Amino acid sequence: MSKDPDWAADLKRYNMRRPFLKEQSIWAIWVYRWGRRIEQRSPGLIKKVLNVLYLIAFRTVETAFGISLPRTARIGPGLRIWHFGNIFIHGDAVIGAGCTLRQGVTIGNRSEDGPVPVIGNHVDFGAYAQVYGGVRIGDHCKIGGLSVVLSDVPEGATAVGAPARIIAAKVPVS
Ligand SMILES: CC(C)(COP(=O)(O)OP(=O)(O)OC[C@H]1O[C@@H](n2cnc3c(N)ncnc32)[C@H](O)[C@@H]1OP(=O)(O)O)[C@@H](O)C(=O)NCCC(=O)NCCS
Ligand SMILES: CC(=O)OC[C@H](N)C(=O)O
Repeated sequence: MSKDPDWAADLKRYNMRRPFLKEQSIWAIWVYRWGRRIEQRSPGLIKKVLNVLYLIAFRTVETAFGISLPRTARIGPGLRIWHFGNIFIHGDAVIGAGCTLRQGVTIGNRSEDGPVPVIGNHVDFGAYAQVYGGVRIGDHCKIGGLSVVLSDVPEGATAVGAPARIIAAKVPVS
C-alpha cells in the first residue's frame, strides 16, 4: 500500500494489473507525485540529488510520451490520463480530484505570463480539449473533444466547440 494517498487514488483509477506495462501515462503521473513528495522533504544533500533525478525523469517522460505535468501544478488525487501525446499542463494550473485527461489536452495561459485555469473535481476532458487563461471550470463538467474553453464553465455543465458553448447545464443557462 502506497504512503502517498494521492498516488493510491491515481492507481485506483487505472484499475488494472501492471499498469506500468500497459499505460504510458501512469509513468508521467508517478513522476509528478514523486516530484511533489521530493518538494516536501527537508533541505539537504539528499533533496538536491533527488531534485536532479526528478528533473531528468520529468524531461524523459515529457519527451518520450508527450505528457508534461510539472510538479509545480496542483493536481488532486485520482488523476486518469487516457492515452498520451501533446498533453501540456501549465506549472501554475490547479486541477481538482478525480479528473480525466486525454491526448492533446492543453491547460495553460492565453498569452505569455497570463493567468491560468482552475479546474474543479471530476472534470472530464475530451481528446484535444484546450483551456486557456484564468478560467474556472466547475466540478463534474465535461469538455468536448477539440473544444477551446476561454470562459468559465459552471458546475455540472458540458461545453463544446471553439470557442466552447454550454450544451448542457446542471442549472439551465438562459
Ligand atoms: C462533449 C461530449 C461529452 C458530449 O456528449 P453528449 O452529452 O452525449 O452530447 P451529444 O452527443 O448529445 O451532443 C450534443 C450537441 O453537442 C455537439 N457536440 C458534441 N460533442 C462535440 C464536440 N466535441 N465538439 C463540438 N460539438 C460537439 C453535438 O453535435 C450536438 O449538437 P446539436 O445539438 O447541434 O446536434 C462528447 O461529445 C465528447 O466530445 N466526448 C469526448 C470523447 C473523446 O474525447 N473521445 C476520444 C477518446 S480517446
Ligand atoms: C480512443 C478511445 O476511444 O479510447 C477510449 C477510452 N476509454 C477513453 O475514454 O479515452
